[in-house]
Amino acid sequence: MNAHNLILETIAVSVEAGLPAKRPAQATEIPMADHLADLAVEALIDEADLSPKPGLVDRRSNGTHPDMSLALMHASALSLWPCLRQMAEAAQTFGEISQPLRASLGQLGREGEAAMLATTGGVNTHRGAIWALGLLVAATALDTQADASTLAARAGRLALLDDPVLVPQDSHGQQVRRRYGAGGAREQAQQGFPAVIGHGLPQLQRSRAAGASEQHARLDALLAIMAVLSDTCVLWRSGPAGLATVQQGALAVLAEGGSATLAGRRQLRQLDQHLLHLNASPGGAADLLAACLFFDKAGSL
Ligand SMILES: CC(C)(COP(=O)(O)OP(=O)(O)OC[C@H]1O[C@@H](n2cnc3c(N)ncnc32)[C@H](O)[C@@H]1O)[C@@H](O)C(=O)NCCC(=O)NCCS
Ligand SMILES: Nc1ncnc2c1ncn2[C@@H]1O[C@H](COP(=O)(O)OP(=O)(O)OP(=O)(O)O)[C@@H](O)[C@H]1O
Repeated sequence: MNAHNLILETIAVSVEAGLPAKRPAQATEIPMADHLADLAVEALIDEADLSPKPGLVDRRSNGTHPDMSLALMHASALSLWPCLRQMAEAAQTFGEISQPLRASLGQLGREGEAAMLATTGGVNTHRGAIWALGLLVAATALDTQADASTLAARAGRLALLDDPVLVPQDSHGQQVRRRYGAGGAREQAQQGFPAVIGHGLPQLQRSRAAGASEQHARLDALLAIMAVLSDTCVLWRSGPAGLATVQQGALAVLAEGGSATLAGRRQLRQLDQHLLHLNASPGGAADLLAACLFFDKAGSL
């Protein structure tokens, strides 16, 4: 039995015995870096499992991604655990936002991408997620008591530092930035994840408070992010018209009361059909939902 199962079992036994479900002593024995990597991987798996997500890989289908499957997303998420733990450890070692920490994260991020590609046979399942969650895991390891917006701002300061050995790549994001002047994953991080802090997390909390189920609250958080994000995945595949469809479609679901209402679900089905037709996938928003779920889980550290 691993440490996590032991903790869960101990909590379950306390609850059954009518005792307060206090965290047992073993909880403190899990190194913080391991725990943060656990939370980040759990956030990635929760994001992949969440259904029905428009255009994305989920429990129903592979959406607009013929080269992916839910099993591949799970395998990819699990392959990132060592990289995420090392990112947290690097932050603990350097102890502050600094150029050496940024350089170390860049190196670990590239190794994480290589591990992902080796696991998926070359499919880009989580490039944006490694970036966002890597920065957030490192920011959290520097001070686990900080609130979400402080953590996001700290991650933003890390993202603003130059990676000394970054080889400029002509990525889809770069090409879209040149063509449309859109900010992508780098800018979102540098600004302190405004789509998550200003939209995803507040929507998650609002929908829960309104009585939505956890799945509906998470879908609403994804939609709130989609409604404001300049997602370079969408722009790459379907241009500004596709991005407008994504943003307006997401807003339309929320305007009907979100995914927990019948009218909202109708809009969501329509949006999914439009995205399949356009071959557009909100992959950047999916990464940021994982970031949102990481904040939510790390909030109880
Ligand atoms: C900054 C990154 C994401 C590269 O960005 P770029 O836009 O050039 O790449 P690419 O087109 O491959 O897109 C990356 C992914 O980001 C996601 N994304 C797209 N748009 C957005 C957005 N507006 N906001 C957030 N994420 C987005 C998507 O999943 C997309 O696939 C990053 O991969 C990188 O620089 N890696 C180098 C290694 C490194 O420094 N790692 C640090 C780890 S903390
Ligand atoms: N559930 C999900 N389904 C699909 N993509 C996701 C999901 N979760 C996150 N993503 C993100 O979407 C990105 C993949 O999108 P996409 O396949 O459009 O990127 P690409 O490899 O740059 O380009 P393309 O496939 O358009 O040629 C990944 O970086 C990943 O982080």
